[in-house]
Amino acid sequence: MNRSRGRNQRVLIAADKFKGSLTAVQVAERVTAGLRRVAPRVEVEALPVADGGDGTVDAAVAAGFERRELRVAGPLGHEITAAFALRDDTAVVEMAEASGLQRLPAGSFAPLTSSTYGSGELLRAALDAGARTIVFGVGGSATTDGGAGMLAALGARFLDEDGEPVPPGGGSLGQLATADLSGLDPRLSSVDVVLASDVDNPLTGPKGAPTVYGPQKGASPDDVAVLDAGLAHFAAVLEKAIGSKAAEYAVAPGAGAAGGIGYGALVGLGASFRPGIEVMLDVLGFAPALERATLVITGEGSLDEQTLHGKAPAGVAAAARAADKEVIAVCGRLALPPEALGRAGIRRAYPLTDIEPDVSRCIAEAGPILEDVGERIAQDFLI
Ligand SMILES: Nc1ncnc2c1ncn2[C@@H]1O[C@H](COP(=O)(O)OP(=O)(O)OP(=O)(O)O)[C@@H](O)[C@H]1O
Ligand SMILES: O=C(O)[C@H](O)CO
Repeated sequence: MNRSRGRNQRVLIAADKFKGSLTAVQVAERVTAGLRRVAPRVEVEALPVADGGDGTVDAAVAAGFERRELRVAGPLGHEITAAFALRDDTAVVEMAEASGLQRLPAGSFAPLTSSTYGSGELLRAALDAGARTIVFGVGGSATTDGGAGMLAALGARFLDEDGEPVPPGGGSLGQLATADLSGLDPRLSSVDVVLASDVDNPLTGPKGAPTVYGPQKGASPDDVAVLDAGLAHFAAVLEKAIGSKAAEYAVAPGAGAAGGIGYGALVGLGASFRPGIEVMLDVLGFAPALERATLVITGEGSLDEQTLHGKAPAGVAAAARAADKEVIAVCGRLALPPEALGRAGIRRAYPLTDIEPDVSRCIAEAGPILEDVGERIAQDFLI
C-alpha cells in the first residue's frame, strides 16, 4: 500500500454526486479547488463516477462522451427533454433521465401509474444513432412497471382481455391478458445491451422491487401488494409468450432493479446484468486513471450501510485496493464506523459535517465547505 505523503502525489478524484447538493462534476471541482489552496501544483485528475442510477449520463459526458438530447415521455407521459451519451458506437442510456424520481412534478409520487415508456424511447434513439453496445444504466426510478412501458415503446404489445393496451404503470399489470414481443425493434437482436444496475434484487417477493424500493417511490403497503402481484402476473403472462426463461429471469440478480425494468431488459432486450459501478468504471476509463494515481478520493452524499452494498465508493475502493492504491472518501454525512470503512478499503472519510455540524447548512453551502474539506485532505496527505 502506498502510504507516502508529500509533494509527488497524483490525486484521482473518482466520487459520485452528493444527491440533493452537488453533482459528481461539482464534487470533483470543489475538492480540486481545496487541494490546490494548500498544494497549488498538485496533479489532479477528475473522473466523476456513477453507478447506473441518476448522474450516469453526466459521468459519461464528463469522460468525453457526446450528450444527445431529445424529447421523450416522462414517467407520467408528459414530454420532457432527456439525454443519452454516445461515443463511437457505444451509447450510455440512463433510465432515470426519462423515468427517474426527479422527473415527477415536484413533490408528487405516482407509484402505480408511472411508466418507463420514455426509457424505451431513449433506447430507440440510441439504436437510431447507430449504437452497437448500449450500457443501460438503471436506478433512481419513479416506476415499478417491470419495464413494460419501455418494451411497449420498442414495439411490444401488452393487451387486456378485450384486446386493448393495458394502461401505463405497474398498478395496471394485473389486467394483462396477453403479451406479444414479436414486434420488438429487430435491431435489438444485433446490439449488446449491458444492464448496469445499482442493485441486484429479484423481481418480486420479500427482496423484490416493490417491497424494497416501492416505499421510496411513495408506495403505501397496499400499493406494494398491488405492485408485487402485478409484477408476478406480468412474469406469468410473459412465460406464456416466451417460455420458461421468463420465470428464470424473474429471480435473476438485477431483475428487480428500477422497479423491475431490469427484468424487462433481461427478457426483452437480451441484456446481460453487471453491477453498475463496475460497468461504469470500465466505460469511464477508470483503470488507466488509477494506474497513474498515487491517492484516490472517492465519495457520495451519504456514506452508510447502502454504500457498502455495491455503491460507487465501494466499487472505486475495491478496484483501488486491488491496485494497491490508497483511498480516502469525502461525503456530506458519515454513518459508518472506521472499521467498516477499513473493510471497504477506505482509509479515512471526511464528512462535511466535521466542518459544519448543521446539516442544512452543509447542504445549502456544500460547495465552499467541500473546498475546506479539500484543504484538510491536502494538509493530511499532500504537504
Ligand atoms: N451537502 C451535504 N451535506 C450533508 N449531507 C448531504 C449532503 N448532500 C447530500 N447529503 C446526504 O446524502 C443523501 C444522499 O445520499 P447519496 O448522495 O449517497 O445518494 P443515494 O440516496 O445513496 O443515491 P445514489 O444511489 O443515487 O447515490 C441526502 O439525502 C443527504 O442525507
Ligand atoms: O430505482 C430503484 O428502484 C432503485 O434505485 C433500485 O434500482
